[in-house]
Amino acid sequence: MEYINEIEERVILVGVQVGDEDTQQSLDELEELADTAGAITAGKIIQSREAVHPGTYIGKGKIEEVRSLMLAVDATGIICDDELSPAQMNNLEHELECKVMDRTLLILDIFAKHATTSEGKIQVELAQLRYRSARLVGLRASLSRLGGGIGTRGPGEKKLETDRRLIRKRITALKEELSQVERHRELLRTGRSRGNLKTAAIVGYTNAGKSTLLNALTGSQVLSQDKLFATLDPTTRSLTLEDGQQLLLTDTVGFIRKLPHNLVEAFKSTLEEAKYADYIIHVADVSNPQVELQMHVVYDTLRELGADGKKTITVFNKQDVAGDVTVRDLRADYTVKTSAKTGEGLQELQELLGKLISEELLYVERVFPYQEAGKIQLIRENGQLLSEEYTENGIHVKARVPKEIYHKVI
Ligand SMILES: Nc1nc2c(ncn2[C@@H]2O[C@H](COP(=O)(O)OP(=O)(O)OP(=O)(O)O)[C@@H](O)[C@H]2O)c(=O)[nH]1
Ligand SMILES: [Mg+2]
Repeated sequence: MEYINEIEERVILVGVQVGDEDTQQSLDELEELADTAGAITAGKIIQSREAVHPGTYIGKGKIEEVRSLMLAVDATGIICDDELSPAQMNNLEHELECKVMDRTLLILDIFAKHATTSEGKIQVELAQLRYRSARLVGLRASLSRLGGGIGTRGPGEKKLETDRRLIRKRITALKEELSQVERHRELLRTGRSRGNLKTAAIVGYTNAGKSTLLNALTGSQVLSQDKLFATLDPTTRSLTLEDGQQLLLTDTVGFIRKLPHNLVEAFKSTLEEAKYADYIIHVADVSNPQVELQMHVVYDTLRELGADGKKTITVFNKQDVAGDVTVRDLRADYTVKTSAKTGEGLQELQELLGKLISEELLYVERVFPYQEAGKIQLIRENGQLLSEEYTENGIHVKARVPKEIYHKVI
């Protein structure tokens, strides 16, 4: 669904540099976010400070600088690179008399635009309402300034509440709806694990190529775009490896630095796909100069979700446009260089996946009496039948089986 902007929003991006953070790069990413949300970046201002100004995010002098730049480039609003406190938002709104937004509002807005399933929509609305309920005064002034645009969009272009009492009611209703969807998702998950199939979650920084990889491996058609957060709803597809083994691959929502807390809370069930997976396929975009930092963000987020410590294959993707870079990932069990676009390395990735599965299988060698041939079928369906030989006493089998069925076949 394409959203049509009624008004062109021209924004100034404002960042505060604390210590040796790379605020310039963070603002470049903020510009991409703004672009995805449909705003034009007309300028960028960074203030170096010991800490963010508690009352106004940036200091007095810098506010003046922002004001004159806005006039000079004809900007309609500002976007701050960190989540503003309710007071900071009010004060800035009061000082600058323009639309004041922050990184969180922008990300929420993009999520609102991209959510397609009912679960995604509920989660986004919940995160938006929680964010709003704490900032009603400043936001209401800010958002009514341009009568629409970024920050006012709800899932499915629903009009978002601005009344605190109604917001609270709506939040309660949404939470109830969400817990129903979560129960459903849990049922799906147990259904899958009953089928004994292993699951790998494809995780990574936003825009790393996760959906493209899923599509390339399984021939599916998940939307992939050169936009941030194209995927909000997890998709699971089955993949049959060359040796006939099957596993399930789940494409997941991407991570980003400073991922809004309210989003993580609301999207918990979606993000937890990684937690319930057996393996992690971590896609890193090595053509991005920020790839090392992005990989850190991914590992930190996985840890927060309780999804760390799993067998991990890191995929160094976009080799076709990577140039001559050496990236290493000491936390991964395996690494592989790929291009989801050209297909380079995908064969090797599949072999590694096969290896991960095999590593967990137990070796069985025995002669099955002919009346127990059914057990061989069980092996064929759940494990790897390495050889079978028909002898006088029965069928001589060498195989590898998952521990769940080991006791049934020996
Ligand atoms: N050159 C090149 N481009 C790639 C490769 N893999 C993905 N892309 C492009 O990178 C962009 C993002 O790809 P997606 O698959 O949507 O990335 P994603 O990780 O699913 O992103 P989100 O769902 O938005 O978090 C698209 O324009 C893809 O065509 C690759 O190996 N090489
Ligand atoms: Mg995607």
